[in-house]
Amino acid sequence: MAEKIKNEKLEKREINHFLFGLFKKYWKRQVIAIIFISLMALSILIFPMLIKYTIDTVIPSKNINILFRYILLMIATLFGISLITYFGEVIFEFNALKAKKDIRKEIIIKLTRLPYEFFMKINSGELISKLMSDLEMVGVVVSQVFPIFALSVLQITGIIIMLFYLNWKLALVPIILTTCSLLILKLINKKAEKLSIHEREVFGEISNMLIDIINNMKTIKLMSSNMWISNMIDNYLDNHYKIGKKFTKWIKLTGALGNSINGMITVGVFSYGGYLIIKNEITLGTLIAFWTYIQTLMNPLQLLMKVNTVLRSSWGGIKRVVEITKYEEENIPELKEENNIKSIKLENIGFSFDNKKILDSIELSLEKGKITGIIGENGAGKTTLFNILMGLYKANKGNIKFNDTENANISLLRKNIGFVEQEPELFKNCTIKENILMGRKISKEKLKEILEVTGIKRIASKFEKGIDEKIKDIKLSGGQKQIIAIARALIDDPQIILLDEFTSAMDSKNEELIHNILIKLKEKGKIIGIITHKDSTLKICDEIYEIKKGILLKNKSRV
Ligand SMILES: Nc1ncnc2c1ncn2[C@@H]1O[C@H](COP(=O)(O)OP(=O)(O)OP(=O)(O)O)[C@@H](O)[C@H]1O
Repeated sequence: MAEKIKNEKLEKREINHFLFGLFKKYWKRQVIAIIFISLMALSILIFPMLIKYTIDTVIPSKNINILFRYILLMIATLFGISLITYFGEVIFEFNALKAKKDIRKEIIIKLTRLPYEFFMKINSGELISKLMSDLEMVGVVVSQVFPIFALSVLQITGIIIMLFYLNWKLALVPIILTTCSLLILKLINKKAEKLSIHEREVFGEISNMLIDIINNMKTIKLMSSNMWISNMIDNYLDNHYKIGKKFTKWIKLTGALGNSINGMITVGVFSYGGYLIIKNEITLGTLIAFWTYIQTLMNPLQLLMKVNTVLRSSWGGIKRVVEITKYEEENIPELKEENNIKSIKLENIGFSFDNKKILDSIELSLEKGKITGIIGENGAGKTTLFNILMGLYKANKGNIKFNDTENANISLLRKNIGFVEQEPELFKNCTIKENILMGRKISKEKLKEILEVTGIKRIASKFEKGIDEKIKDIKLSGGQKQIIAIARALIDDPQIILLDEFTSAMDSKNEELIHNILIKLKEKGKIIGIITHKDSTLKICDEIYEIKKGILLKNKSRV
């Protein structure tokens, strides 16, 4: 229990630190906003004093001219307050838009710097909900919580000073009532905060399900599984609905509490204020000014409650964004060029997923001018082995070596390895060409050569804009996507090429074309590793290894 409270406190401190960091980051903009906030806070203090002066001095003087001048002054004050409020709010909103844009960019870039294992622990649905809705929450906090909190605190302080200035005894009435209500509010918040975190988690699960449903639409239709889906989603939605109802009950309590404080304070002030007038301790002007201040006080108090609601309901989202910002980035060492890689060796490599041993004591040497095939049943650990080779997974033990001696670091591995995965993902908003280059600059001749050799030229000729066609505007088959991924892997002319079931979706003509490319690359002295289940692909391998029960053994029978 003590540990849990300690963790919660630590978490709260981290989130506050993150939010304060955002405030500090935009300090110049915030200073301008604070100037406007101060003006807004000050401006509302003038009006009740004008009322007091009108009632106590101007009206009893029975001079129409002075009264008229005071009315004009009050109208001008109201107009000034509206103008300052307008500019203040525009500045807050501009600050928030800028902050939201920057946070989105920062988080997206941060994601690309996280270790690959992070993405293994999380699934895309959760990540999408993280990126989109949670960042929106952070934006809301920047746009509403910071400025409203600062404005409310300033206004409340100013009003309390004025209340004490008018009559200290009468000032105690609203202060005691408000303090009691705030204590009750604190208890309500605790409950609402917990429910908010739970609601976000369930919402994430629903997003994941929706993605699964859309991805599996074909299977759902063919298996007539609509009812199964409907029942399954019903459970999640029911749960979300129940949490939503509970959350609403608690959060709406804060609003109801706000209204009842308002009523209680009005009754208290007029009863005690009336008594003080009867006793000749204050004037009618003072009571009206006092009451106007109290009315003005309601505004920042209700705003503070709104801030509280916003903060509570966005707490879960902000917490998840903070988790991403806290996640340790991948350590990418400086790249030492290595131009003549003759071999890449795995020595005594062991790897586990959540304490489940996947690979053990792996010894493997991929060599220059050789195609090495890796086979093994589904789930044997073939892709895991390649992920270790590419520095995407960190082995629990053992070494990866270049040329027998050099210890290979991540930079060296990634610079020299071209990889093609089983089901390559393409950037749908980018063109075929952009998907191949992925930001690299190469000569026109080199690009032309790759397009011709891999057969992409033939594929692209069927589209109106050729390789400048966006992926989302065309329908590519699985095999065509694999060919684009092969071109992408070869574009940097890597010394090592790893392919994970790269021909699984290809027709025999394309498969033969790619086999021939690989044979040519091998003859040029490239190091090639292939994961495959296909006999036709195994035929081009010089050596074949098999993973069985986590151990890698040479398979002599299939070469
Ligand atoms: N993110 C993960 N978390 C936990 N376990 C995982 C994860 N990814 C893979 N595994 C487990 O690791 C084992 C090896 O998986 P891997 O993908 O390397 O197998 P594979 O030999 O490539 O299989 P296939 O031929 O089906 O592609 C499997 O038992 C799998 O369940």
